[in-house]
Amino acid sequence: MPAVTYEHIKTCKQSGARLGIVHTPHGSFETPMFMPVGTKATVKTMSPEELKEMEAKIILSNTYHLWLQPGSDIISKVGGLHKFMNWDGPILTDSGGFQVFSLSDMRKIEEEGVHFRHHLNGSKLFLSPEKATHIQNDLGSDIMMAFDECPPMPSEYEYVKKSIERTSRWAERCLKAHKRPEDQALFGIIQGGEYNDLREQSAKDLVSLDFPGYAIGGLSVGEPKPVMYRMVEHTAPLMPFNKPRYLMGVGSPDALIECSIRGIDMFDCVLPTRIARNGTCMTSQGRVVIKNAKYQQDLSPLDPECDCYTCRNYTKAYLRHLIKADETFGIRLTTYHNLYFLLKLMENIRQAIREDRLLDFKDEFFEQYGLNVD
Ligand SMILES: CNc1nc2c(CC[C@H]3O[C@@H](OC)[C@H](O)[C@@H]3O)c3nc(N)[nH]c(=O)c3cc2[nH]1
Ligand SMILES: [Zn+2]
Repeated sequence: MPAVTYEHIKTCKQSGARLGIVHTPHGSFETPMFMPVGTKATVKTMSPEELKEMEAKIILSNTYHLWLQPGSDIISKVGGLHKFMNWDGPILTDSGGFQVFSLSDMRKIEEEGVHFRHHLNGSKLFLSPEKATHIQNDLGSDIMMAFDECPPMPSEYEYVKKSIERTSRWAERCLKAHKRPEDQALFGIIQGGEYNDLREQSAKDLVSLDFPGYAIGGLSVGEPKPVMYRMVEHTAPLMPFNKPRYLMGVGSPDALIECSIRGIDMFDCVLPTRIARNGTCMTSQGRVVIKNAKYQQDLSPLDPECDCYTCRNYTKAYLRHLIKADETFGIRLTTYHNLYFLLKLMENIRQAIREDRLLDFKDEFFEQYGLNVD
């Protein structure tokens, strides 16, 4: 029995989106689901209790960052990431592939792996499929990601072709290096840029390796949304129906709806936590930039339609004050609300699938949220 399994519940008759349940050693969660990002073993400023309170089910952490600091050996010695961060629900760790290509320059990609410099102190580092897999074994995450190359968008066809062929070889090496497949599920990552035939090749290679779940990588890296949607639309049907489908790095409310419609089950994105830190909030009336002077004496809640802790207890005027005064409590309140907003959006998407009306829900949401959907 694989460590992680997907249970299909139903397909929305109106949109083709699917409702499911992902079962992991640390609990199950309904899909489509948003996963708050806790790159360095914390979802910034949130406690595990607050994440549970807002009904977050699974969170992300990151191999690259935890390997560098505090070191995956330290985390392994204290009993793994769940104990270390006091989170007893499912954890997904990314493989570090993305960070190597996005955070550090001076890198050299070879068949064996990637040589690069520490993004802070410049020291020489090397990550291979085996190393990235063993780090995640040390962390003890429920879902581990294969070590991959995420090429920039756009990239030349020939470059992407060579890259996906190497990423497929790396994926096989990760499977061979994986120490505990009965406890931790290793997901393959489908690449291929914006080229349909390379997406098909990558999917075919990885599906033949029989991973317990799959991600679509190489997207949400600056390409226009219509390109992202087109690639998801082309790639999702290539992924096994009875295994989880995870779209990496997505996303904004509109993208979560659009890609749920296109058959995606799992999403992660730093957006809600990142924009919260400068006081930008996602609300049912669209984006609210709380520092705006017009909120100086506004005693209404951040979002009148939201019943989260922030919206039930504080005013826009107070939030604006805290953010402008650089008070930590301010970004805690905006972070709490943004995560709650996306988690509630996913529950509304799941409910719309149950009622076979996700396309109607999409129209209603865009109508109310406004077109500044980013
Ligand atoms: C934002 N757009 C985006 N994120 C992406 C990530 C996760 C970033 C990881 O890095 C951190 O977020 C920036 C989090 O820890 C996250 O898990 C990806 N990871 C891998 N391994 N391969 C990809 O092709 C990939 C593509 C992405 N596109
Ligand atoms: Zn709220």
